[in-house]
Amino acid sequence: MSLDSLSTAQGQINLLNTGIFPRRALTIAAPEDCHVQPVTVYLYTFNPENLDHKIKVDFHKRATTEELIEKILAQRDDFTSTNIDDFEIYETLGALDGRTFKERRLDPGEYPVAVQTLWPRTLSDNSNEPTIPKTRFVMKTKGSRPQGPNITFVSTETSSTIDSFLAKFLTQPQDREYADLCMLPELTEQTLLDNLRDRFNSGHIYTYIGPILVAVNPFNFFPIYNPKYARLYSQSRRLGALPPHIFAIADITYHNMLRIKESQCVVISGESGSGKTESTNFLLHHLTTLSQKGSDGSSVEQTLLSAGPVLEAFGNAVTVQNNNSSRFGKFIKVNYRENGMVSG
Ligand SMILES: Nc1ncnc2c1ncn2[C@@H]1O[C@H](COP(=O)(O)OP(=O)(O)OP(=O)(O)O)[C@@H](O)[C@H]1O
Repeated sequence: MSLDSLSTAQGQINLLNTGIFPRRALTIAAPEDCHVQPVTVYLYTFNPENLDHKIKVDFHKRATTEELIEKILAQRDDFTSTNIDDFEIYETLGALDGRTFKERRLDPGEYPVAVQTLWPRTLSDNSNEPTIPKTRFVMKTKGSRPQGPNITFVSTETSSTIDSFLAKFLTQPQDREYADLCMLPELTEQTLLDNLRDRFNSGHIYTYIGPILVAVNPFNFFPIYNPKYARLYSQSRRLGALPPHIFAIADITYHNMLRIKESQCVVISGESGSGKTESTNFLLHHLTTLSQKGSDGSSVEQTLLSAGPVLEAFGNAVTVQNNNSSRFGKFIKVNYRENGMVSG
């Protein structure tokens, strides 16, 4: 099995198209119940001993925080006269000292299931014992302050650029902007460009056209390639389940290859300076992350990632369009073993 990436320097506009063309299946369609996951929410404060304040619900991946509050209120008799606007849900993180907690208020439009997939897994020495997660959701009445001696709460709402960027990334507006251009109610060149511009202005550089990914070069660093995103996308098996991203293309290509046991091909094209080389690097990075599956990675994978800069040293030059312009086309072939590890 192999995965080919073909890079060509063609195109009229400053966009980059990355398409996946699996031979038998476009996507791995997951059954509907795969989109539902258990979500545990503690009421008012985290208290694992008070089982009455621990609520477990089966919740859809694309359902929002607001809907989670609504579901919890509907489940409890003691909340019959309350309003969903009176409550908010926090993502609460335990710190190493066991007493200090950080908390971040979930945006009403945020997807709690997507948020909890980013939490580190808690391992128990004794598999019979239920594990208590260090990160959890707590639902509180608006304006209430955390209680309890020796416990400090620190708001992380503005403290982490990466987390707030991720929160914004996961809650891309679906009414004004279309993450997939195929969903545009009216498809003309103007509506297409307007949609891409609006998305770009809100910081969303990637957009789908069905199974094709369009990337608009931001010429600016966006913190959307860190391990949190890699983890998030490596758990999604369907294109479109998460906002458009180059990692989604890598992920679906890799899993299609493993599933149907046939070579896959990714074609990356665009005009000079549109971001083909950068996208190829992100794609290879995510592919190697997927094949490493938690190990340190074989030397083959390290060699693969290090080959780019060496080739660029020989074959790149400064041009009017691009300070680091590839003066050659690229054909990269990655061979995999049956178990999904890179073999060469
Ligand atoms: N996703 C991205 N995020 C941030 N900056 C980017 C991204 N993609 C590209 N860039 C910026 O754009 C510059 C040009 O990108 P790149 O070299 O990948 O273009 P290219 O399409 O390969 O060009 P050429 O065909 O001339 O080789 C990069 O040096 C980088 O600064």
